[in-house]
Amino acid sequence: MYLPEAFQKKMKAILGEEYDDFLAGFEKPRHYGLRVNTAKITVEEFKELVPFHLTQIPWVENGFYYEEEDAPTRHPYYYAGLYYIQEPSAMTTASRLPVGPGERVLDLCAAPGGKATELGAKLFGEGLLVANDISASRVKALLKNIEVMGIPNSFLLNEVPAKIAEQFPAYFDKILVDAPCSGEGMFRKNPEAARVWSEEKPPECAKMQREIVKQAISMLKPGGMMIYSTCTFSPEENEQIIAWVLREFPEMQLIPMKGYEGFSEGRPDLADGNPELKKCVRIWPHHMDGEGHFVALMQKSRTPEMDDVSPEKSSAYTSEADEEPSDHDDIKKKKKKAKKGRKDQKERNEAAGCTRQERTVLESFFADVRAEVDWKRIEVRKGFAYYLPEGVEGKKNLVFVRNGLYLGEIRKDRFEPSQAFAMVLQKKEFASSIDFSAEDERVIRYLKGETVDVSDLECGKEKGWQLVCVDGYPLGWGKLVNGTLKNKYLSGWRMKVNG
Ligand SMILES: C[S@@+](CC[C@H](N)C(=O)[O-])C[C@H]1O[C@@H](n2cnc3c(N)ncnc32)[C@H](O)[C@@H]1O
Repeated sequence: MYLPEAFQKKMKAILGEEYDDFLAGFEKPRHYGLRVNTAKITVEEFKELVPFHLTQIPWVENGFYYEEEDAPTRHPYYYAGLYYIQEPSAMTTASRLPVGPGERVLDLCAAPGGKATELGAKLFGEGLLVANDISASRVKALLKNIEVMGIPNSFLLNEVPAKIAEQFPAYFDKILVDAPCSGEGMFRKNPEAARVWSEEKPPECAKMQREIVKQAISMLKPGGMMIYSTCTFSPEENEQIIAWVLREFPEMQLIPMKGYEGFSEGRPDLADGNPELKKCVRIWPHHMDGEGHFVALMQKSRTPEMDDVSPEKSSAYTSEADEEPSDHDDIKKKKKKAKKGRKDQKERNEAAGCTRQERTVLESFFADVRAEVDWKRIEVRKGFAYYLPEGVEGKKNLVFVRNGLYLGEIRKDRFEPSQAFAMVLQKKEFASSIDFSAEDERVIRYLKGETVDVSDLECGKEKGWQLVCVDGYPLGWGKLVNGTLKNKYLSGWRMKVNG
C-alpha cells in the first residue's frame, strides 16, 4: 500500500528496530469491531441472542470482533440499536473514561458518535451528555446515532469549543476530546488518508488540538477527568500535546488507565522527556489487533473544599473500579440506581412548556406509556414535543441541533410519536407492541417501509399505535388497523430496498 516517504522516514526514526514489523502490519487484513449498547442489552444477553461469530476484544468489555461475511449492519438488531460498528482501537477511549449515571459529560469532537454513544450508554438516561461537532454535516450523523442508540438526555451542538466554554465554565464531571488529527493510524483502514497526508499536517493539527484542549480544560470541574485521544502516530499530536498540558495547566495530572498487555506506554523521549508521559497509552497495530491510536487520561486537581466531601457524595471522585461495569450484575445495579434517581427527582407538576390543549393530547398518548414522565421537562415548540435534559436550562447563543429527546408532533388533537421516542423505550414500557422474531421475513419488510399483515401476532390493543419490536427490542412505530400494520418507520432510516 502507498505510504508517503516522509511518513515512512519519520516512523523509522520513532520505531527503530520495530519498524519492519510495523510496515509488515499494513499488508495484514483490517479488523472489524462492534460495541454492544449496554443501555439496551447486557453483554451476556447479547452473546446469547446474536447469530454472528464473535470474538471478544480483549481490552474492551463490551467490544467484539465480527466476521465481515456476517454483515451485522444488515441485521434487524442493528436497526434496534443493540450495537454500534466501531474500529476496535477506537473503542478504547470511551471505555477508559469512567462515567456513571447522573454525571455531566461532554464530548467536544463527537461526530459521528462512536464514542459519544458509549458515554451516553454509561449514563443510563441519568445526567447529561453534551455532544458537539464543528461540522454541520457530521452533526447530522451524530444525531441519528444518538437516536438509534436510544440516548434521551443529550444536548447536541454544532459549535466552536470557545463558544461552548463561555456557557459551561468548570461544569463537566467528564470530558472526552477525540481530536481531529492527521489520521496516520487509519492508513490501513482508509488508504485515502495516506494519499492526502503531508508533513505539514501534524503541526497544523497540533495547533488546533491545543486550542480545543484549552477550552476543554476550562469546562472541566475540579476533580473532573478528561480523556484525550487521536488516531495518529505523530508525537506532535500526542505526547507533545500532553506535555504542553502538563506545563501550561499545573492543575492537570496524568492518571493511569486500566491496562492491557498489548498497550504500549507513552514515549517521553518523543516530547520533553517528562516521565509522567509514560502513563499515556499508544496502540500500535503491530502489537494488537486494531488500528493506531493514542489515549491519555487526565484529572483536574480538586479544590481544598472538595477534600471535605466524602467520595460517595461527589461523582467526580468516583474511582474507575467503582465506575466500570465489569459484568452483567454491575449493569443491573446501575440501571436500578438510575431508576431510583428518576423516581427521587420526579415531581408531577404542570408541564411548563406546553399549553393545556397540547398537554391533553400528550396525556392521552402517554396513558399508554409506562415509563416515568416528568411533565416539567416536556416542552412543545410549534407543535413539536421534546423531553428536555436537565442541566442546560438558560444556556443561550449556542447553535444546537437537538436539545433532549424529540418525542413527536402534535397535529390538532392527535399525537404522532417520533422514531427517536420508540428507540428510548423498552417493549414493556408501551401498552401495545408487535414483536417479530428476527427470522420473520416481515421484520425486513417493516424496515423497508412496507405495510405488513400481522393478524397472526398477539398485541396488547387491537388497533392504534404499536411499538414494533424484534425479539423484544423496539425498532419503531406502526399503526394497527384490522390486522394490518401501517408502517410508521422513519423514511430516512429505512433499509435500502435492494440491500
Ligand atoms: C476523530 S473525529 C471524531 C470521531 C468521533 N469522536 C467518533 O468516535 O465517532 C474528529 C471530529 O472533530 C471535528 N472537529 C474538527 N475541528 C473541530 C473543532 N475545532 N471543534 C470541534 N470539533 C472539531 C471533526 O468534524 C470530526 O468530526
